[in-house]
Amino acid sequence: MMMYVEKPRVQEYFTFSIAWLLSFRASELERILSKFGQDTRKIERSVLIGCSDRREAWFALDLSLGSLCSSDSLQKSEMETELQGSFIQLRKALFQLNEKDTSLIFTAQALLRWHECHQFCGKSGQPTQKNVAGSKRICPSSNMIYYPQMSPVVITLVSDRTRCLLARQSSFPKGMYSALAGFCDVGETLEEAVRREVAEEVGLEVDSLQYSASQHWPFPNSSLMMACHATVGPGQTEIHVNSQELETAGWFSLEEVATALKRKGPPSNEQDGTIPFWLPPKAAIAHRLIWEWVQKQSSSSNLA
Ligand SMILES: NC(=O)c1ccc[n+]([C@@H]2O[C@H](COP(=O)([O-])OP(=O)(O)OC[C@H]3O[C@@H](n4cnc5c(N)ncnc54)[C@H](O)[C@@H]3O)[C@@H](O)[C@H]2O)c1
Ligand SMILES: [Mg+2]
Repeated sequence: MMMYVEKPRVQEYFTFSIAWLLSFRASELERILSKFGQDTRKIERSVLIGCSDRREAWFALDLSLGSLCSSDSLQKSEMETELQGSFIQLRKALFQLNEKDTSLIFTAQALLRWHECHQFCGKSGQPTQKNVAGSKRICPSSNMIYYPQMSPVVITLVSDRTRCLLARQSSFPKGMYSALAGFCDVGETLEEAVRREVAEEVGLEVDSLQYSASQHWPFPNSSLMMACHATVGPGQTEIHVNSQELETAGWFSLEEVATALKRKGPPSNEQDGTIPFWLPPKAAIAHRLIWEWVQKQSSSSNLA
């Protein structure tokens, strides 16, 4: 993916599951597209993702390097040389990016993916057209207007007041644990979704819950993550892991979680080949929930 702008012109550049954050002026971008045999009119497919402090608009454009990365690694390395950068998996890049760049990349990934999947009108079956900013698509035939969608998702850190509950899905990187997450059903409130997801995934009944913060998350599609802390009642801590949703879940002490929070990214294997458990990067709202819990527990244990 990549981007261009109105005035002055600046671009950012990405690929799909691979991110490469660079800025270019439009003329430079045209030169690069031509050099790599791509149609320069592609620039019109770019989407507005933000602007700089100097009020330069930033657009993202999909370079469609997905196929290039698998079938033409030579061209990929040539492009890396040309642009003096390197490709990195977007999820891996989360360990290196600052907050501002993460937000730009998340917006770009979500918007570009949405446009790619909404090329046709669901009513008329005719092609839809993107507006210049990329904030909507219009069907000239039915006059339907389509706006980028986000799915509401709840993410909950459950505590029994001394320990917190962390879980992993089989798709997570080895050793990584996170808070419980789940898509909201149509018609549900945030509170209902939290209670249902916690009951469905680990068989626990939420006693009380408190909203913390929200985050836009572009994987696998655009979601609005709403993060909450929840507690379970005393003696209501027996976990029944739903093996269709989770690989495992368990209660972790303050000491264990505080130690894991200090690990920056996937740790290396222990001598016996096991991986110490680790937590999502700062860019993920799960990290914030866990950090908040550690702060709260630490201050209450200091007071005791
Ligand atoms: N940012 C973070 O810190 C963080 C942490 C954990 C999970 N997440 C995200 O939360 C999201 C939800 O977590 P989950 O996978 O446990 O959800 P989940 O427990 O609801 O289970 C996923 C399943 O829900 C179904 N589903 C229902 N509505 C859906 C929709 N709108 N889009 C996609 N699938 C839908 C699908 O069958 C899917 O396989 C994931 O996208 C994940 O990437 C983010
Ligand atoms: Mg889930």
